[in-house]
Amino acid sequence: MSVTFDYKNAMSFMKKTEMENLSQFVKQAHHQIHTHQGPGSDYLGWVEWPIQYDKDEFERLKSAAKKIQEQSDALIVIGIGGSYLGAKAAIEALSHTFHNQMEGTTEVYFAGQNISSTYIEHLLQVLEGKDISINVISKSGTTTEPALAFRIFREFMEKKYGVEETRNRIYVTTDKTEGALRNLATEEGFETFVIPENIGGRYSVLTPVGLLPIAVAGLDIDAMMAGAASAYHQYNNPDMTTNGCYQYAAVRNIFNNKGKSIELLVAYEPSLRYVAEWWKQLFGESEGKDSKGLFPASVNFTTDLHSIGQYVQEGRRLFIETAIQIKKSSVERTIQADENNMDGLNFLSGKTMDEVNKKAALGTTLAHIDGGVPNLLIELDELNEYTFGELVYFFEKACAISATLLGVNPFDQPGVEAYKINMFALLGKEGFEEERNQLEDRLEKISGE
Ligand SMILES: O=P(O)(O)OC[C@H]1O[C@](O)(CO)[C@@H](O)[C@@H]1O
Repeated sequence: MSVTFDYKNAMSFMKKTEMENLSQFVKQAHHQIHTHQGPGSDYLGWVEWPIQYDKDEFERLKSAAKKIQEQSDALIVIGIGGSYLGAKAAIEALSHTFHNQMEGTTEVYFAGQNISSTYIEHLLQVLEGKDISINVISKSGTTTEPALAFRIFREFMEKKYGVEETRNRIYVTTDKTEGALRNLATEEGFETFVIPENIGGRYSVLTPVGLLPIAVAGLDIDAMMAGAASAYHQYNNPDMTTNGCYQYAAVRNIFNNKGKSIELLVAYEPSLRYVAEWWKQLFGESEGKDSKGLFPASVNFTTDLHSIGQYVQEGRRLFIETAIQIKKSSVERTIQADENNMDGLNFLSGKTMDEVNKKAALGTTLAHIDGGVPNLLIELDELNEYTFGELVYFFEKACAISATLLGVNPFDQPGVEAYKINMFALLGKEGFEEERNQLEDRLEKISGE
């Protein structure tokens, strides 16, 4: 087991019996998920995915990644939400911190995750003179942000390469049969990869959605799938006393019921920043509905100990804290003695930076417990493709169990439509006339007040 869960630092804030009382509900949730029942049961394809994924497509995907590496200096990954965050999380966590600046790598850039003209313009400037390929990813095929970015990049590429060669450089990841992007890909003859219909966006990182960009970045996707498969077997166990994934789900539920409103995901490695962003979408879209759910937030320590750390220590007691720790750092750096010791740091000489980081983490945990923040710990032996795959599956399953305990549908996200409807109405999209009139009346009233 290379990913473990430990909640001993939360025990002073809860009772053992609270866990015991939840075990039967956790068993029910397990059964529901493994028999593909319950709310949102059409989206449970991720459960067996690590042991049932399409191996032929997986091999074709690896060939496409190789082709992209050969044909291009840079890959532009166009997508948003679940069609973006998983790949971004993996590449940031597992590649060189300055991947795009390193010799001999295929650079990977992301677009379509915002509507900023400045971002797109600056990206186009960076790409000037480089050979590029595109992987456009959208399950629905109609999401505004990536569709807009795709338009811009297609035009840019057609000017640069002509229509024929552009076709050879566009890779589409979308639904198997439906949607605007599927239709376009069929018409244009783009190479395509499938987002399984029974896997929702935020559960899709281990499908071609995440795997193609991750493979282009030079990472070992075989090891990643092997890690996820190992997690599938480890956590296919309804007994909460031996299932760390389910313990995590249960502890979250206990603190949610006690009135905590925020879960802070804490990492001491900057490379985990986008793992936290991916995790926020996973839990935020799965649980944040019917006026329920812990708000998923994240901090990067020790950086943020010098900013938001004050609030965590002494502000309103809203939080539980879940730290992700990597036991063995991928790089060791020993601190040297300094003859003059002007900074007074010679007491650290001979220690590694990672030892200091770990003591900072321990000191923080103890301080936060004293400050009334229950602390949970997820530990990885090392950070590599295998453990990343395990961690993804750990969180996916914990989230499904946690949302089921909460009594919400873990796999829909109806609330995301609200901003889209307003945006379309304000932009005058056909079919949104009534909403537009209502919004204009409302805006007039506000400005008249
Ligand atoms: O892959 P798509 O269909 O473009 O969706 C992207 C993201 O947008 C959402 O549907 C929300 O609008 C997310 O759930 C999803 O991950």
